[in-house]
Amino acid sequence: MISVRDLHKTYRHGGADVHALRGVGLDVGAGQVVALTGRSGAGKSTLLNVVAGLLRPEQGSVEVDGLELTTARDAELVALRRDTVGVIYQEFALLPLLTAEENVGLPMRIRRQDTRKRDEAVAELLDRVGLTAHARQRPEEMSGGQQQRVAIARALVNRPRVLLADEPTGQLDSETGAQVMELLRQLVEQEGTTAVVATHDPSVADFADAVVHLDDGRVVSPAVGASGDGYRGTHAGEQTDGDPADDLQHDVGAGGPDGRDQPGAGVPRHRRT
Ligand SMILES: Nc1ncnc2c1ncn2[C@@H]1O[C@H](COP(=O)(O)OP(=O)(O)OP(=O)(O)O)[C@@H](O)[C@H]1O
Repeated sequence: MISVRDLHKTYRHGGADVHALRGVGLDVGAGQVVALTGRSGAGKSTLLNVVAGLLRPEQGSVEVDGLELTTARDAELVALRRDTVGVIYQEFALLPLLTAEENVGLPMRIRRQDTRKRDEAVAELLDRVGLTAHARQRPEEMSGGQQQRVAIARALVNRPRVLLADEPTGQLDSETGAQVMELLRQLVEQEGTTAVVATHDPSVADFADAVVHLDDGRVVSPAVGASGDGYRGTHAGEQTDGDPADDLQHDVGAGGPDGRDQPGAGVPRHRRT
C-alpha cells in the first residue's frame, strides 16, 4: 500500500542544507498500522508529508496505493489527498468557526457529495467517536481529546485507504492520548485502513503492528519494546544480517521480498484485549 525507497529530502534553510531524510526505505502493507518513532527533528513529519503528496523529495521513490508520487502530476497528487489519504495533525487543525459536525463533513463538501449522504456519514462517525451530543459545538467549546476525536472523524469521513497521523496525541495528557489512540486503532481496524502514526511518545507504539524508528533522517534498527511491555507485533526494520546499510533499504512491515505489498504477510495483527 505504501512503498518508499531510498528517499532523500533536503531543505534549504538560512543558506545551509538541512538533510531531513537521507535514504529512507519503508513498506506498509494494506491494513497495517505502523508507528513512526524518533525524536524531534528526526524527519517524521517530512516523511509523512512526502507520503501525503505535500512535499516532493529530490531522490527516491514513493508509491501510495499504486501511484508513484515522485513522477505524479500535481492534479494526481491533489486527487490522492482528496480521495485516498486522510491526515490528522497534533494541533487538530479544525476550522474554529465550524461546529464539530460541519468540520467532520467538510471533506465530503469539498468532494461535492450528496447532502443526505454527508449528513448520514457525519452522524455515523460522530457516533463512533462518541461525540453525538457535541455535534453542534465549536472546537473552542470542546476539550483537547474531543477536538482530536473530531479531527479523527473528519480524517475518516471520506473512507480513505491511507491514514497519516502526525503526533496525534501530542497535545493530550497521557490518559486521553491512550484513549484517542485506542479509538483510532479500532476505527482503522474496522475500516481496514492503512495507517502511519508519527510520534515521539513511545507508548503509541503499543497500538501499532510495527514500529519504524527514524534517527537523523535514517531508519535505524527497530524501536525495541516500545513502552516496555505492550509491543508484540512484527518489528519493522528487523535486521537481516546486521549490516546497518540494509536498514536504509530494508523492507519493514508487510512488504514482501521484492518490496511489493503483501497484505498481512507475516504480520500478526497486534490486537489489544
Ligand atoms: N520547512 C523547513 N525548512 C527548513 N528545515 C526544515 C523544514 N521542515 C523541517 N526542517 C528540518 O528538517 C529536519 C526534520 O524535521 P521534521 O519536522 O521532519 O522532524 P520531526 O521528526 O517530525 O520532528 P518533530 O517531532 O519535532 O515534529 C529538522 O532538522 C527540521 O529542522
